[in-house]
Amino acid sequence: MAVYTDITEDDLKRFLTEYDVGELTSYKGIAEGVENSNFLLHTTRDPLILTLYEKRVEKADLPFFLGLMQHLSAKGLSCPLPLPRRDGQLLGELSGRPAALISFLEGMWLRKPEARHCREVGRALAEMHLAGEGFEIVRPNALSLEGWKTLWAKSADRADEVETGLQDEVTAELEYLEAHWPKDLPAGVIHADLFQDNVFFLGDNLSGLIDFYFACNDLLAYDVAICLNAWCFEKDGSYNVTKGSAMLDGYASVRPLSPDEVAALPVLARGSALRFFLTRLYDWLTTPAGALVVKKDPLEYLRKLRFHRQVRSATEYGLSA
Ligand SMILES: Nc1ncnc2c1ncn2[C@@H]1O[C@H](COP(=O)(O)OP(=O)(O)O)[C@@H](O)[C@H]1O
Ligand SMILES: N[C@@H](CCOP(=O)(O)O)C(=O)O
Repeated sequence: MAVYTDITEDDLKRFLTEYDVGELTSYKGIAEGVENSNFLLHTTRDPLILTLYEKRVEKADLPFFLGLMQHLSAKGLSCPLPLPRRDGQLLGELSGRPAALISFLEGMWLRKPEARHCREVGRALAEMHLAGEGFEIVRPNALSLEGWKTLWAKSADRADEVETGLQDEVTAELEYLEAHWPKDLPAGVIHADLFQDNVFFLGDNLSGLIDFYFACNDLLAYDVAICLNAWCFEKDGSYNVTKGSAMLDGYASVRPLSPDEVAALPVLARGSALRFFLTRLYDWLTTPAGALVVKKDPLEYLRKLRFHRQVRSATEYGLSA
């Protein structure tokens, strides 16, 4: 459960007087998510999501995230829209945290996605990449090579508590990635966390994307690699090439990957697996026992990383020749 900051009804009602959203009829904390505190609000008008921004979100980045949702929505992408207050600001404060109201997106995330859903996700990711063009605020990826090194420095000493030999393995992986990370691929706005819980479906139809709080400017193909990691492995750790193929075909139907992007996929997939391993490892080692959040398993991403290490070309991900 991710409600790190609690709110009182009185404070919430006071917060809502700044908006033209009708009267509050009920609210509850949302038992999903990892990063921020989210509440579902019912009002005499539309349902809304209230987000209180927590530890990993820098307040200075909020204009990027909220502005991006406005930009993508204006370009026709289905995603939540931040609601302006009566004074035009998108951001307020509640219980001592920066807070925003965003529109409620209909749909559910899929617990057991199939290849046809992966195709839709690939297509939506490419649509997002195109829709991001022209967004004027820039946010470098805080969780790329430099960010990984900073995170690793905070966990390395204790990594072998999680699995013996981890400290040496991850140190070597970081050195490899630093030496081989591609630099000249097409870049733009990426989602950077398009996992299953951030894609909503109504039946088999993708209804929208949520959770843009890791979005940033980076290599577009890196976002594809993140999705291959998040969507195309089975619970037993095996890579599902049918799902990978559907994901890559869906993406290419909107934005074909260049030969250089294709060639870079294995190293991008290694980097992406390491990125989620590192944040999960840090949380695993630092989240206090009893905290109201479900900790995610870092070793799941270590296993994915080991898979990518032995991939020789993107055809192994299911890319059609
Ligand atoms: N705009 C929205 N519309 C509908 N549900 C939402 C919306 N935003 C968040 N949620 C719900 O809140 C949950 C957590 O949101 P998310 O943005 O993923 O949180 P976090 O950033 O903390 O991981 C989602 O899984 C979803 O159930
Ligand atoms: N997707 C990340 C964790 C971030 O969670 P989200 O709820 O913001 O998607 C992971 O799986 O490690």
